[in-house]
Amino acid sequence: MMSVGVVPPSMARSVGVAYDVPEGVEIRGRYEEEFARILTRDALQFVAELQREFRNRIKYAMECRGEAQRKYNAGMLPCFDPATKYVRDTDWVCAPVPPAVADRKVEITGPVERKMIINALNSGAKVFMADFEDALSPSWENLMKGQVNLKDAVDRTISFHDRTRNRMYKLDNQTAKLFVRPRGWHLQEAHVLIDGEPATGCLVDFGLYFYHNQANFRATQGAGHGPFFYLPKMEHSREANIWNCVFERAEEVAGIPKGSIRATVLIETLPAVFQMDEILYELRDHSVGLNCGRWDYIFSYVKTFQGHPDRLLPDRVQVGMAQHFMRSYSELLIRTCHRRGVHAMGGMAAQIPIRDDPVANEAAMELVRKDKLREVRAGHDGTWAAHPGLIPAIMEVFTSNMGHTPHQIQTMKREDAATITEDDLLQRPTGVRTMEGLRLNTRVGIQYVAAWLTGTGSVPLYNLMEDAATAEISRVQNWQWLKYGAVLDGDGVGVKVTLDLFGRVVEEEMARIEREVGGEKFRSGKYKEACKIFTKQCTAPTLDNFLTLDAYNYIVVIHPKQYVGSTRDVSLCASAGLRHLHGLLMDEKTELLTGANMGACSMEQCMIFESNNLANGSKSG
Ligand SMILES: CC(=O)SCCNC(=O)CCNC(=O)[C@H](O)C(C)(C)COP(=O)(O)OP(=O)(O)OC[C@H]1O[C@@H](n2cnc3c(N)ncnc32)[C@H](O)[C@@H]1OP(=O)(O)O
Ligand SMILES: O=CC(=O)O
Ligand SMILES: [Mg+2]
Repeated sequence: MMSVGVVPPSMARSVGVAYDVPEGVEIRGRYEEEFARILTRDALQFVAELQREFRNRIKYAMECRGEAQRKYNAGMLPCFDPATKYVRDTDWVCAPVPPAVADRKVEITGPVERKMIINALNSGAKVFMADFEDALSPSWENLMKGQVNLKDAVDRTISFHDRTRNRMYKLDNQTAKLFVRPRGWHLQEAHVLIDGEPATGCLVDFGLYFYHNQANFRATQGAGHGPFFYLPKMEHSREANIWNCVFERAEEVAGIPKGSIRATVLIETLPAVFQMDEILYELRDHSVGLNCGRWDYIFSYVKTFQGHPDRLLPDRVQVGMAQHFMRSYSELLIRTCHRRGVHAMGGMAAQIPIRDDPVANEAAMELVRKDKLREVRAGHDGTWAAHPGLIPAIMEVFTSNMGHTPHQIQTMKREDAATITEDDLLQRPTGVRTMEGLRLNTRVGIQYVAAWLTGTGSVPLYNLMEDAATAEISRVQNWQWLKYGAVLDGDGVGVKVTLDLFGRVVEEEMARIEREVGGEKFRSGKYKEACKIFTKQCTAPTLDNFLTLDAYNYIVVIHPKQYVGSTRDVSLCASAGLRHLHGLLMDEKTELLTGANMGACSMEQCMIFESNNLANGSKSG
């Protein structure tokens, strides 16, 4: 096992029941023996060292995001950076692809939930991306159980007993290669304080997983390489540079060769498409490619252009990969990756199997096949599947078009895509905006947030996979249409989106949700809270950066529950809380903060409210 800077036992402080923590680290999440196997002193020391070394650079990178957004709001368009033209124009390649992950034709994704991890690893996919991000609601329980599950998976001791079906789940001999996706840079981990501040969520996810699994992983799965990661939601190569430095530091601490860790970066923000070469260049020793994170990309298009009323999106269902700006993005990504010697991964088709309707199921499968055929013909080396039931069809499309070659890096250079311009990447999507689009966004957004608040980060809704990225599209599209009074086609009659109209739509869609899920589930679920959160964000005067930043405030559960703070703590608490208590959420927030399940308003919750409000860039500060 890896060992880090030695902390004398006398300096250790036990917080709460029994976590044994190094100096400057506090664990405010519930104690559980199996979590303590993960939250060991040395592992926490490793995370704390990463946090201390990189926190200022992360803060700076987040400020730069804000600065760039202010420029876009003032009318500027994202573009290729003249200062890094030499990176784009010169010939260089990334480190060779590790043989263990040369073939990535189908990658299944899913949250770090125990049964799903086993199913995904056994699914027949080449890779399983275990998700702490879009597919996971990052509650303390989910995160810590996820770390326990991943450790058991890498150790190959993972099993699961489904009592209701009396079915035992275990790993097959042949399993998919494991990639792990930590959270994005913007999310903090409220339950882990380092030097009095919430830790950066992705450093907790990465640090704990790497610390416990790197040696075993490299020996058993990576043939000397690994662990493997997916890196989400970056907007600029300076963020890739931070990841590269994190990897180098981790390799140094573990005493493993530089370049052992490998990562695929999701290109899923509009600014990042202009930085693909630069991102690969920063990570050239650690890269295994880029991936088209199409759902967050669409969300980012709206976010980036939040100040541009001339760029309203058509209905969500119409913004597919056939839109010129989406096709240009995927083709330029393929060209960039292959030029630099790494995989160009395709994205997620949102369709999932429809069990009770064979005709609808076949139609959904046909859409998936079409999407995958476009990807493989364009030159992608592999793609994502949301559900094990899709893997045979997707594998068939890829193998029948690629033969048994592991990838198309050398054979599909896509030099023709070198002519793709800024205009291509920014071309306005075409299509219509409809009342049904507004209704569907609202119905889906509310149900997704309701699931997220109760611990589920990916859900089937209306026969599609919904996760944080797809829900974001629903939210920002409603916001954009409301902000600029978009005119919708309502049965041939133009209807302007106003607060009044939206209020009616929310009411009617809530009634529909209640009918669909049934009264009992509706009352016992978190639909009303979700409705308030979603509605507040859709109607906010300025766009919140992320749906999950505000919603995270509702899933933080601090232990021990009662915090006895100083007068200063109490006044900070009060000011942060008060700033948050406004408009629609007033009653709800009070209730949630004082409710039996949440414990009293703690200092840490207030700090998280405060910092998430700042990170959302709208309300306080
Ligand atoms: C935009 C992006 O970031 S995409 C990446 C992030 N999103 C995801 O990863 C979504 C992953 N997919 C899922 O979470 C699920 O497939 C859902 C929520 C969409 C659908 O879930 P369900 O309706 O519960 O699926 P369903 O009931 O058909 O599941 C059947 C079986 O397949 C399993 N299964 C379904 N999806 C997955 C998956 N992605 N990985 C592993 N197993 C899965 C279920 O556990 C279940 O197993 P069982 O028969 O042993 O009990
Ligand atoms: O993470 C993937 C996406 O599409 O978003
Ligand atoms: Mg995403």
